[in-house]
Amino acid sequence: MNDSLRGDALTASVIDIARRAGDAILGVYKRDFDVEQKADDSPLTEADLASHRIIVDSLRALTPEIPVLSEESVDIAWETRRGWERYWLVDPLDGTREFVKRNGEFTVNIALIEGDRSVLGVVQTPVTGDLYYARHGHGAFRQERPDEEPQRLQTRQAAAPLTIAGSRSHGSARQRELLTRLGEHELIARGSSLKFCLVARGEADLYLRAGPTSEWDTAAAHCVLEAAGGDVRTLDGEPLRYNRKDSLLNPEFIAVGDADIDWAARLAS
Ligand SMILES: Nc1ncnc2c1ncn2[C@@H]1O[C@H](COP(=O)(O)O)[C@@H](OP(=O)(O)O)[C@H]1O
Ligand SMILES: [Mg+2]
Repeated sequence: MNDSLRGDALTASVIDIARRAGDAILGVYKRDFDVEQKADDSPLTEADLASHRIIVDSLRALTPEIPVLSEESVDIAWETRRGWERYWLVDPLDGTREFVKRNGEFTVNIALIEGDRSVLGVVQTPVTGDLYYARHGHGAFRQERPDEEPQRLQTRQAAAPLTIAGSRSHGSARQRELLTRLGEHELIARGSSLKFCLVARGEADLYLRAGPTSEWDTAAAHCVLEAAGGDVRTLDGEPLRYNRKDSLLNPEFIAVGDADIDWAARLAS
């Protein structure tokens, strides 16, 4: 990567790519579209594929030496991936179920992973234009519309009753049981990585995920939340990390705004 593509210039280029992908998604959203079921029974639309193509082609042109792993092109052997020091990790359309339901709660997610950590993240919401971005060590920002000044994000200190973000389409009895251990709380249901963004901007205290997600579902928003002062940990209290194993599934995790509290211990009690 040459120096002009480090830091802010790189982030600006990725933001532009995410916006173009979001526009392509909107083009499909506004008309009729077919929905296929993938082998794992999750939905796939033309919008996922259009966004995937724009992002992968654009990232390859921007940084030809950095490999790209996208939800829609995951057939890269672990033997290859394990040697990557840096790669783009992409979910071209996170929240495809919400896209199909036409409730607006879906995002474009692009992350840069270095080692096993997400060091640059961009999350774009096609329907509203709301955009979140961060670089590790350089703060997290929200730009509600492209012509507005970005606002720096800061998580909040947790206080009872907690506000907890959870999946709109993937709840579980186990998740509800775990949440009762955190005491009195209000639940906000949201599709996609927007749950992390609610925590990053201090409107929710945490997002608990008891149930499967993949590494591309979390990487971009993980960077945003960390740079806003938050943290993402497994339910054993270990930091959530990337590219450490053959399987691309994440362990269950808790994404929090207030990193001074031992949330894993509270969940275990
Ligand atoms: N059984 C399962 N296995 C793996 N990932 C799953 C899953 N059920 C849901 N997910 C993930 O959860 C994401 C949706 O999360 P949420 O319910 O919070 O909106 C999906 O993203 P995609 O829409 O990108 O496929 C999918 O990756
Ligand atoms: Mg996803």
